[in-house]
Amino acid sequence: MEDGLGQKTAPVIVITGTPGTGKSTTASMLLEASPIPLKHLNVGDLVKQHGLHDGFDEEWQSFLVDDDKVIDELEPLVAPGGVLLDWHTCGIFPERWVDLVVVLRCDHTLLWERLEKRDYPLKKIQENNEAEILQTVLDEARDSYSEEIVVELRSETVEDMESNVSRIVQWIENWQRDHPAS
Ligand SMILES: Nc1ncnc2c1ncn2[C@@H]1O[C@H](COP(=O)(O)OP(=O)(O)O)[C@@H](O)[C@H]1O
Repeated sequence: MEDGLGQKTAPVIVITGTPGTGKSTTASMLLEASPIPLKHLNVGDLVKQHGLHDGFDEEWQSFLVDDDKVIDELEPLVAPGGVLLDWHTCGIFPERWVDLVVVLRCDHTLLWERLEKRDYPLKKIQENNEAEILQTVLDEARDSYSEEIVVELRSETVEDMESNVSRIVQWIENWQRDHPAS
């Protein structure tokens, strides 16, 4: 969505966090609750569907992502605004794209249980569990964007998820108020 001057009329929100912290579930709830239509881009799915990688690592059961291909694919989708970017990493998204970065956090024991249910290999569960303990994604977000746009939110219970969605909706309403259509 752009106005006639090429200005965004809706924000770009990144929802990130260690796998299993609740990004996709929160994103689905947010799409329903948002006061403006948002396009949900699950970047992991796009990597698979559009071959934005250099193959599959059997040992880690994950794709070897080609960052340049991801950026080229996303650029035209993100430029108009009104986008929710959902990925377990965020540092590759250029600062100019992003209006808000939501980092979901979860107790590491709970995270372990969630990932076990996904049948991840043990070393992948361990790697993600350690990343959550070391707050790797939060640090990446803080290193990549100005602190005012990075928000850390706990996502352990359904109540957490509902309150997180409400907070993001409130943020979108404020963004709209601060960016009136010209
Ligand atoms: N805040 C929460 N409360 C209860 N269950 C949650 C919460 N966040 C995530 N889950 C559950 O954890 C699992 C992983 O969530 P998902 O949204 O797929 O995570 P991600 O997209 O970050 O990998 C799902 O079964 C989801 O229902």
